[in-house]
Amino acid sequence: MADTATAPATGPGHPAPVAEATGISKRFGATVALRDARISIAAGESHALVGRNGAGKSTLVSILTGLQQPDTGSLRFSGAPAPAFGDIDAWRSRVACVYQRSTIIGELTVAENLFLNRQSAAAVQPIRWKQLRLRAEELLSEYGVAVDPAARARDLTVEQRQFVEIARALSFGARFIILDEPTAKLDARGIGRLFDKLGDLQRQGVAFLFISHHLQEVYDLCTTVTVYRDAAHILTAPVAELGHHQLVEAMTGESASSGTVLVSRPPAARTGAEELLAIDGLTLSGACRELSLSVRSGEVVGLAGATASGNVRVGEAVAGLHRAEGGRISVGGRVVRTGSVPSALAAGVGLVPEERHLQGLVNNRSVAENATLTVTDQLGPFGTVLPARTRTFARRMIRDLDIKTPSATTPVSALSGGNQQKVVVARAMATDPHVLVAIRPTNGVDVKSKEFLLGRIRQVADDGKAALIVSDELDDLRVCDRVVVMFHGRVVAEFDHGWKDEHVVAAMEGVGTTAAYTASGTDKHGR
Ligand SMILES: Nc1ncnc2c1ncn2[C@@H]1O[C@H](COP(=O)(O)OP(=O)(O)OP(=O)(O)O)[C@@H](O)[C@H]1O
Repeated sequence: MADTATAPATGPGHPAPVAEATGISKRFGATVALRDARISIAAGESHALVGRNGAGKSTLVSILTGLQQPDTGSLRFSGAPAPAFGDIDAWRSRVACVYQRSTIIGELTVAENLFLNRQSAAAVQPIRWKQLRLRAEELLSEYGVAVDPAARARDLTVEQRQFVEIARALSFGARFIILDEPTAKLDARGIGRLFDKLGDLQRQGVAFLFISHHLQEVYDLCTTVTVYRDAAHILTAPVAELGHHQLVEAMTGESASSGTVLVSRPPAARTGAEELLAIDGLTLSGACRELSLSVRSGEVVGLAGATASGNVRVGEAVAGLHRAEGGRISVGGRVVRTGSVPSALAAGVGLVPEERHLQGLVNNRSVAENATLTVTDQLGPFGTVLPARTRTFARRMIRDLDIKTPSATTPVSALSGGNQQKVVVARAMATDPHVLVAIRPTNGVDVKSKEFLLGRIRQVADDGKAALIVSDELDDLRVCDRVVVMFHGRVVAEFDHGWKDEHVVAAMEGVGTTAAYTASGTDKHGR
């Protein structure tokens, strides 16, 4: 495929790229994370970097931000060589990265976060808090960020935190910002506002490197795209010249099949099937009121909703993470004690949690140990765990879920983000659950692996069990037999197979009511 945008002209009228990396190689032990890779981001450009899980994107980000040194290669910012490794202030004035995981400190105020480590001009001078707050106010209003500088950062929404991080980056003088999967935790409205802000900043000359597994976002936001595959640069091209199929082809190295492969079959008649999950009149403080939902054997049900809908809390409650104020949850006819994880586990609930970093993985343990944490009773007699059995079990999962790892004994922290997510899914499936609750299961997972992972969740139901996918991602919802939509703690719509994207999106946004939709996803007038 033609590499049409690799060498932007420089010289009068063509400023040097804000960032340019050439010949970058990086190894971690036997793993080659980057091989002679390159990227060039023009001033004021919105440039996407895409690739499958483990392609080397995060490694490049850590090199571009001065967190890691490449083994080979050179890096320039606006034509000048990169600062010395470790000169944090110099790096900060050239480039900043907004990660999916916030670097904002929850216990501090917004103002304190903005001026962290630079509160006073000289170390001996006392910090002038009032002045700090005023400067913060100025800074936030300069970048149009409507956040109270005195607010505790932990009280901010994900979106507000990202805006504070962007303002902080710009205040260091950086005119190049890397956004590493910034939309992963935002709902549709949040993404819209983030994109508006990025558009404003771009018009002011700020350049972006945007990393996302949502290819539509690449088309919506970026003008140029670079594809990495297996640690190497594959192409750089104007987004407008690259169709969706060509892009996926470049990422996977395989010729793309037509359309999405995430097809859901028309559901078989399930009315007679056993009810495996029954939620009756569930009330969860601050999340839902008298909510009822039923999932039968053989069914995958989607529980959709925007951030404030309460859908995630409902999913977590099924797995025993929240005590209910009222109502009942039963699994396979057995009442689960709400707020008790052991009770949910014993009833046969498997959970893919939303936050893999907090709830999902033990970082310094191996892939094998993490994948088998929930099934240690199957790995040896009398509570012992036989390492050989653990490894065999894990190897099967690595193969089944296509987890890219050098071996089963590799620490899970050495895996790329998307591959860590697969370990979390593997772990939930290891118990052979009666009801699998998967919260945004494909978060951070590349297009190809997404199909695969959702296929595996579908398989759980096809094997006679049930799955509840809690998500606002349309691709996740497409594999479901039914989609139930929540808005502000209540079920507002239900859609059977064959729903239209715009109907589900409208219901998630709170447009339309229960009465407006029938089970077929059309309104009561058949539209
Ligand atoms: N600290 C590390 N130690 C060992 N291996 C590592 C380390 N960091 C990254 N790797 C390996 O380098 C390769 C590239 O990983 P990287 O995180 O850059 O991929 P990625 O493209 O960002 O993937 P994802 O889309 O899943 O986030 C992977 O095989 C990964 O396992």
